[in-house]
Amino acid sequence: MAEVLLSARQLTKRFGGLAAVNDVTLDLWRDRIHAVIGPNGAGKSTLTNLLSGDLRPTAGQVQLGSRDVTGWSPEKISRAGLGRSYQKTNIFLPFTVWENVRLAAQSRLPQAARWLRLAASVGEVNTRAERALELAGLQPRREAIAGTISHGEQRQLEIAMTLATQPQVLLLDEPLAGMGTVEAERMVELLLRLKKDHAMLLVEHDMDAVFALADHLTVMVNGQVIASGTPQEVRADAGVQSAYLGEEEAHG
Ligand SMILES: Nc1ncnc2c1ncn2[C@@H]1O[C@H](COP(=O)(O)OP(=O)(O)OP(=O)(O)O)[C@@H](O)[C@H]1O
Repeated sequence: MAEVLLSARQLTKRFGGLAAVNDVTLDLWRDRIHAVIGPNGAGKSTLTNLLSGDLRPTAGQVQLGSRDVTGWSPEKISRAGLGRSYQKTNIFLPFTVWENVRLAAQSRLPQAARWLRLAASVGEVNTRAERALELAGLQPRREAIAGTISHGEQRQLEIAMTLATQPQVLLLDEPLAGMGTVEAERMVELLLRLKKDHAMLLVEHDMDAVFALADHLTVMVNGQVIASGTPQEVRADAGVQSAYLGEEEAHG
């Protein structure tokens, strides 16, 4: 039985009269990628924001490991083991790749204890940053200025920065956005490597990547889950075909 590292129960987020996320229940399991797909406006980003604490749910619960983290701040949820990459980049462009990853590794220390623990924790922070750099395949680029590396490498760097906080659960929002074929293939390989020991939520529009990566697939339309299962089950679902996949294919 796969281990559930994050579970969301009956999550709802209303903006005025609009239920952007409507009664969504899902689990993220260790060593598995759970992809969430759906047309523009389906509620995928809102769902990610609810899981990371960037938005408070109108109703429902989020459990991370054994803790109920509903209503916690993003910083507290991050320290509890959830890492997320943002569509909007958090990279400091004038700094080197290594400096960015190291700063991210440091950010995990609680604010109040930071100065006290600084001296003792330098070694620990460096080790964490080294490991994240290696996992993300960025060691050869460690001294490069972040603003000068390719778009694909910047997305790798964002993931390295997320990994530097040592999350057990990873939320990745469109990690392949804007990538060419070669960069996208490299990112797919990276995500497959990261699957080990992590539970991953992947929001992605690139259907080839989704079907190459996902162990479990959830389809959202208008804030609601219309199907959830293995990629094969979802692909065969008539409702999904007419609501989403068929429409994609029809538009090429
Ligand atoms: N802060 C907000 N205030 C009001 N409405 C919002 C807000 N954020 C999102 N929405 C609305 O909620 C719905 C879901 O939006 P969301 O961005 O979560 O969809 P999405 O599936 O991530 O779309 P995309 O694939 O385009 O990123 C949309 O109708 C959107 O306009």
